[in-house]
Amino acid sequence: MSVQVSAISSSSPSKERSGGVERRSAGFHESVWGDYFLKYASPSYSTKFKFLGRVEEQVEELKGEVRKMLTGVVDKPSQMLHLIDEIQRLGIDYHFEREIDEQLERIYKSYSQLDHGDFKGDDLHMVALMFRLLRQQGFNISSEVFNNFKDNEGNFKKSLITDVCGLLSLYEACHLRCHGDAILEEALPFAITHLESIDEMKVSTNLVKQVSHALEQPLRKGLPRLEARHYISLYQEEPSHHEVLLTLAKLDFNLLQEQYQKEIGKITRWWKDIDVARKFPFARDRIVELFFWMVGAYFQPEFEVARNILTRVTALISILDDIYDVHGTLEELVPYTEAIEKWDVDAMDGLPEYMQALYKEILDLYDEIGNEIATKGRSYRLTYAKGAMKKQARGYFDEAKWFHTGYTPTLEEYMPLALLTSGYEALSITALVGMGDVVTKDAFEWLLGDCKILRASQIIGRLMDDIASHQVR
Ligand SMILES: CC(C)=CCC/C(C)=C/COP(=O)(O)OP(=O)(O)O
Repeated sequence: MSVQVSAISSSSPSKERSGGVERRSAGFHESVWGDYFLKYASPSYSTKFKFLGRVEEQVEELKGEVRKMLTGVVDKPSQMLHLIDEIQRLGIDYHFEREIDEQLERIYKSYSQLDHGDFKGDDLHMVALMFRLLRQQGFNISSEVFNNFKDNEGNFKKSLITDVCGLLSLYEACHLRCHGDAILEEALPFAITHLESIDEMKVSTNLVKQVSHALEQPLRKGLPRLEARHYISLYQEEPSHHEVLLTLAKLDFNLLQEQYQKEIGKITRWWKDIDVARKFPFARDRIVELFFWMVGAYFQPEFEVARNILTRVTALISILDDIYDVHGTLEELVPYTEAIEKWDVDAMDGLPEYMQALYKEILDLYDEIGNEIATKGRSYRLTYAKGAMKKQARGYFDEAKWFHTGYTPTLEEYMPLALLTSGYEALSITALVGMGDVVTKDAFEWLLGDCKILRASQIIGRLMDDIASHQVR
């Protein structure tokens, strides 16, 4: 059962007394960041990078040039696929969503005829690149495009073994496979085996570096900002690199980094004002890590408010989890769960001080969120957000009951509750709260219906978390 296991993060649980009660303690290590990011919240802090020159103006000019490259006439689809791939890997594709979509749609419509002229159906690198970019964009491209790479006996052709570039593209494409893509299920171990044994003397240093990075971290599973940072360095060493793309990628990366520094500065200020280390010494202090997680969820600058809301709500849920998992007694958790259900400041009377402190922070934060979104006619979202928080607390409470009564659930009993307490439903609902008008009521209802993608992420998130917690133990 994850409740106890996960509470024991860095050392074995110990016991301590507080509030006249003997309590368990998880012994979490302190924040590794301390006040490091506070300086970015200071009004006197001046952004170094922006003022080095006319950076934003330069970025706009470069974006214009890249837009021309993406909209200009290219008679070879392979050139366009390469360009889109480079733009995506450099992390600047979010500036050109429309142009990329239009180009890929054009390529999708004509790909059945691409086995002529420039585009060879037997060029593994190109076929795999096309497959990956189209599928990633949501186009219905079949994995049958890879049939061509098998011999008469149904094995992958021997000639592919020395085609490192092709194998690498195949490997990346395999990570976009769906149920039923049997050929890609087979292709993945084939690509891995041969990529692991490439003859480094026969390939460029840059390609060797790309292969070893990809084996550790396939593109599809990477965090966009980290992958962009990694690729910028590799691309720079590529003799055929395009200077405009490289410069834009570097400037844009630095601009975004400055924005994140300011965002985490503001969030750290809020966290410090709560005085987490003093009021909740039993809880994890991981605000920077949580912000980083949310940059992984959406990195684009326009999601600043959404990231801020999601980071702060998750930070409070994290303290809540530590209260239910470790610090709270069952006698305290019963009225606490009822109080959260009521969502009323008067409902906290009689609760222990540390519970009141978190309760107040939760109510204050949601009031602030309510004010922030009210001005934009999005108040209905607050009901969903509060509902998600209440449901999360109920789930934590049910787990705590199992623990305190010494009950070991069956897997059938464990999974539904464990999926709820994975937090992915609360996280997904809250992720929508600060977003723009692309989010409608329907999006919340879709998430709360029988949403397969949410279910899948709950299963992955929960089991990976349980495996990690178990290993630490
Ligand atoms: C997804 C959300 C909302 C996360 C908030 C932070 C959090 C509680 C992470 C899981 O901690 P854990 O490993 O202690 O989890 P559990 O107690 O559920 O096993």
